[in-house]
Order: sequence, then structure tokens, then C-alpha cells
Amino acid sequence: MKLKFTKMHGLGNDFVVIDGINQSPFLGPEQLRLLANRHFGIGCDQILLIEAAEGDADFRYRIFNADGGEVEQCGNGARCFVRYVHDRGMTNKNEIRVETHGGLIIPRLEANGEVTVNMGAPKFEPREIPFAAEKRALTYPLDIDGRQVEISAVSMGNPHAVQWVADLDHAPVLTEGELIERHPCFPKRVNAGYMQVIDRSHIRLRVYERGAGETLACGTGACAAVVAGIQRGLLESKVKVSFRSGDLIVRWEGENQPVWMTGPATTVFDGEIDLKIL
Ligand SMILES: N[C@H](CCC[C@H](N)C(=O)O)C(=O)O
Repeated sequence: MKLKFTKMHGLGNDFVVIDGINQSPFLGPEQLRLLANRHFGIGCDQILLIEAAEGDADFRYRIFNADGGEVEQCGNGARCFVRYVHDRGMTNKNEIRVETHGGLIIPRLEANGEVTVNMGAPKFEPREIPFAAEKRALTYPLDIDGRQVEISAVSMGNPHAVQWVADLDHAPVLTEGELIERHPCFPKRVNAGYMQVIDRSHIRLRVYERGAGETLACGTGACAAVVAGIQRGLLESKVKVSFRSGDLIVRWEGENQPVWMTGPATTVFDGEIDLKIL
């Protein structure tokens, strides 16, 4: 069986996008891992599967990390999603309502080709992250191999542990990031963000993503970092988040308010793959 796909990316966080409405692929974790494999498959950080909505939303959107695990939310993917369904005539709306495991999101195509997404309100209660802590706090100490780091724990539908660092280029993202990702305090593992504050409306960010390793950009990671920075009094309500591959704009007006993220969405190529090889 041939499977049609589209390769897309949001600031280099790359995706294999599959129309699961006009195709009905069964993709188990092993096949997903192979699709994502950069040597034996197509290669991507996440696989995005488009499905018909169950409720009154326009679509449903399922997200699978390169390790084959299904997750709750993907910010860069949400921008690519709306570009995909719009460019393929699957909707004539510029703003769509999308069901995800992590809640409803509302991406909107802007006239300048960028995409703005209402990512919903962040959550902070330990049981909502989930994170093993007695009660909610601004920051938490985390023991990493005998060294203690200070993290903020935020859910954007998916879990994030955000640290403030003074020198992002020399932060231990690749070594310590993996230890945080798998820290026993995060029963569903976690995305590990490293934020350097440039000024009150600009941060630089690197993210060691759950199930994918360090990616070039992370949309929900940008949202979680800005929320954590605002809560810690380090940032204004509108922040430029700079990755090595480009910038996102993130806005948050405070507790119980949605986080807004704006950035690009790029289509690279269409292809098809014979599922027999997976
Ligand atoms: N690795 C994430 C999912 C992808 C998020 C990221 N690519 C984004 O743009 O938000 C997780 O396991 O929660």
C-alpha cells in the first residue's frame, strides 16, 4: 500500500504530515519510528496525522514523536497543519478549530503567510503536568545526577521543564536534557527547555524534546518558556523567542489566559512511500 505524505517544517522542526481522512493507514509505533528515521525512512521530528473531528471542531490532529509515542500537543505542527489543510482545499477557512489530545487549539492563517495559533491556557498544577510535587510552586529543585537545577514546570497540553541559563550556547542541553526528559519526577517524561533572557521582550531558547531529542525549534516549548519567564517576573507579555533557525512571537496576558504563538509554516515536498518497506 502506498502512503501519500507531505514533508513540512516550522523553523526546522520537521514533520511528516499524513492525510488520515482520505487515506486510512494503520501505523503502529514501529512503523512510525521507521517513517521518522532519517536513514531508513523519510525522517522527521514528529508525524502529524489529520483526522475528522469527533466533536464540533473542524479537524482532529494526532501527533507522534520520532520514537513512535503519541503526544498531546505540537505548536510548530499546528502552524503546518493549518497551512496543509488550507493549501489542499480541505477547508476554505483561514481560522480552524482543531481537537488534539491536549485540548482545542485554533490556528489562523495570516495575510502575510505566517500562522497565529491560540494554544489554549497553560496549566501549572503538578497533577496536570504531570509532575511529582506536593503542591504548585514557581520553581522546583530537580536533582540531576547529583547536581541540583531549578526548573519551572508548565503544561501546554504537553509537559515542559524550563530552566533559565546565562549562556545558552554552552548549556548542557544534549547531556542534561536527556536526563531531565527521563527524570522519574515526570511520569510521562518531559520536554526540557533552556532559556536565556536577552531582555524583557526577547529570549533565546533551546529544547531537548521528549521523544525526539534536541530539535531546531519547539513551539509549545516557546510558549512554556515565555509563560515561565513572565511568571518569574523576567518578561513582558509579548516576547520574541529566538531559536538558531528563526523566531516565534509568543504572547500571554496571565493566569487562565490563552497563549498566542505566531510564526512560519513551510511545505518542502509531497511524496509517497510503500508501507511494505516499513
Ligand atoms: N516532543 C513534544 C511534541 C512536539 C512538540 C514540538 N515539536 C512543538 O513544536 O511544540 C512532546 O513530546 O510533548
